[in-house]
Amino acid sequence: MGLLITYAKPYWKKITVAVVAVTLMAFSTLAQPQFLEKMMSAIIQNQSDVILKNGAFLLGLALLGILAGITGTYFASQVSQGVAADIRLAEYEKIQSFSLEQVQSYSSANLVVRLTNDINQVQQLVMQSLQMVLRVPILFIGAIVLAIWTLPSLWWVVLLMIVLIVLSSKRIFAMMGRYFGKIQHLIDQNNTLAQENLAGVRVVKSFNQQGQEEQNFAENTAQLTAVNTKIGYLFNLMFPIFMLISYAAIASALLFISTSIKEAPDQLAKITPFITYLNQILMALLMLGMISTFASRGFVSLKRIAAVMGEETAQANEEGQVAIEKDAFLTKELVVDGLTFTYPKAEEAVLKDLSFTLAAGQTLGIVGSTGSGKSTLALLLARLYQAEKGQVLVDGQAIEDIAESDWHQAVGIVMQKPVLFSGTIEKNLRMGNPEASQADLEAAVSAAQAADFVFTYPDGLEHEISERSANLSGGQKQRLSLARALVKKPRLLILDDATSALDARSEKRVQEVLEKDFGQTTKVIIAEKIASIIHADRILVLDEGRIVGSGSHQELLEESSFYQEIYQSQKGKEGDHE
Ligand SMILES: Nc1ncnc2c1ncn2[C@@H]1O[C@H](COP(=O)(O)OP(=O)(O)OP(=O)(O)O)[C@@H](O)[C@H]1O
Repeated sequence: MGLLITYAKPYWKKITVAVVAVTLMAFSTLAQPQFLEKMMSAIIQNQSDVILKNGAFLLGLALLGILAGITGTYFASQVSQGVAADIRLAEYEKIQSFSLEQVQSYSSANLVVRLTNDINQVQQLVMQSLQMVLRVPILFIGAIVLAIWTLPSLWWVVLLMIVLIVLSSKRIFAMMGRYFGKIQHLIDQNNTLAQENLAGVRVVKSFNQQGQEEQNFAENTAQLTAVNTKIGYLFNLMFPIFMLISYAAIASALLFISTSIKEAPDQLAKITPFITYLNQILMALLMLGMISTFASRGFVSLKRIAAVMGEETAQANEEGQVAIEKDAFLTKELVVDGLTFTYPKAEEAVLKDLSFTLAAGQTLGIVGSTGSGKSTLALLLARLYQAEKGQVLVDGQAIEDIAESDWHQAVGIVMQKPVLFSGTIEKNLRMGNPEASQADLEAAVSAAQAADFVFTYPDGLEHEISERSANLSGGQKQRLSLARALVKKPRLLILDDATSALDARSEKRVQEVLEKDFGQTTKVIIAEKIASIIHADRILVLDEGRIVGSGSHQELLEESSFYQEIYQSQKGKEGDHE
C-alpha cells in the first residue's frame, strides 16, 4: 500500500478532481428519485407545470451526473495510467540493478510477469478505486437513508435485502480471492513455458518436441482456464442471486403497499423512488464486490511488485565505495585470495579456496575440465557474482569497495554464450563506449576479425541485428561480442571461451592484436584449447573448483600430469598454432 501511495502522490490534483467528480455523480444519482417522486405526485394530482418543472430538474441532474461521470472516468484513467507507467519504469530500473543471483532467484519469466500483468492489475485497482472509493459509501448510506425516509414503514425490506445480499456474497468473494492468487502463479508458469519454447525453437523442432511442448502448454492453459472458469461461475452465480433477492424485496414492498394504498394514496408516488433506492443499494453492494475482487487481485500483484522494489541492490550501496579513474585502474596487480563460491540453492561450492596473483598487463590462461568452475571464476572477476568467502583485490583494493559503475567501465568481458541486442551493429558496439569514434569502432571490428563480414554488408556498421541475433552465425556473434569488449579499451579483459568458434588463423590474429595493441590490458583468457592460451604468462589448471596446476606452458608440461593429458589429447588437432 505504501508503494501505491508513494507513486500516487504526484497525481494528487488529478486524484482530487476524479474523486470530487465521482462524488458529485453519486449525489446526483441519489437526488434523481426525489424529483421523480415529485413528478409522480404531480401526475396523480394533474399539475402539469409542476411536472414540467421537476422534469427539467431531473433532466439537468441527469446531465450533471453524466458530465461528472465522464470527468471522473477521464481523470481516474489518467491517474491510473500514469501511476502504472511510473511504477513500471521504476520496477524496470530496479531489475536492471539486480545482481545475477537476484535475477536467478526470481527467474526472468517471473520478472516479466511482474513487469506486465502485475502492473496491469495495479492499474485496474487504481482505476476502480478512484471511481468507487467515495461513490460506494455515499450511494450505499445515502440510498438506505433516503429509502427509509421515503417509505419509513418499509425499513425492514431494506434491512432484509442488505443482510441477505451480504451473507450470500461473503463466501463467493472469499473463494474468488483464493482463485486470484492461483491465477498469478499459473500466469508465471505460462510465461516461462512460452519464453523457453520460443527461445529454443530450433531445438524444439529438431527434436520433434512440438507435440510435447504443445501438451505442456495446453496443460498449463487448461489449469488457467479451469481457475478462470471457476471465477466466471462465481460471478455468474452472484448476479442471479443478487437479482433474486432484490426482486423479492421489490415484490414484498409492492405487496405491503398495495394493502394500504387506499388509506394513503400518496404512497403510490413514493413506491417508484423507493424501488429506485433499493436498486441503488444493490448497485452499491455490487460495486463493493467488484472493488474487493479488484483489490484482492491488485494487492496480490502489488505485493509481488513491492517484493522486487524492496530488494537491496548494489547500486543502493555504492555510497561507501571509492571511485577509480579508468587509467588508474589495475596498474600493479590483480590478487585472488581464498576465493570460494557456491551458487544460490546449490549444495556444493563451485570454486574452492582459489588463490593466485597476476601482474598488471600480464595474460592469465585458464584451462580445465567441463564444469570445473572456469566461467564462474570469470563472472566473479567481472563482479557479476559476489564471492562467498575470500576476495579479489585490484592494486590492494577489494573489488566490493570500488564503485560498481567504475568497475564495469574498466572491465570488459566476453561471455561463453555471446549476447547481442536487436538494433544496429554500431548500437551494440557502443555499449562498450558511447563516446567511441567511428575509427575506434572500425579498429575494434578489425581487431576482433569481424571486418570480413561487417564491411561486406552494404550498410556496414548500420546493419541491423535481429531479435536474439538470429541473422548472425555463432562465429559472427562471438566476433562482435569481442569487438564490443575491445571498444571499451578495458584495463582488465576477460575472455570466456570467446574465440572457440573462430578458425585457427583468425584466433591467432586476435591473439596478436591483443598482444600488440592491448599490452597495457591485463587479460584473463579461458579456453578449451591449450593452443588459445599457450603463450600466456601464466596458466591455471582447474579441476572441480580447485587449482591443480599453475605455471607457464613449459612448466606445466613438465609438472602437471593433468595438463599433459589435456595437451596430448589436443595435440595435432586443428587449432594448435603453437
Ligand atoms: N547459474 C548457476 N546456478 C547453479 N549452478 C550453476 C550455475 N552456473 C553454473 N553452475 C554449476 O557450476 C559448476 C561450474 O560451472 P561453470 O560454468 O563455471 O564451469 P566451466 O568450467 O566454465 O564449464 P565449461 O567448460 O563446460 O564451460 C557446474 O557444475 C554448473 O552446473
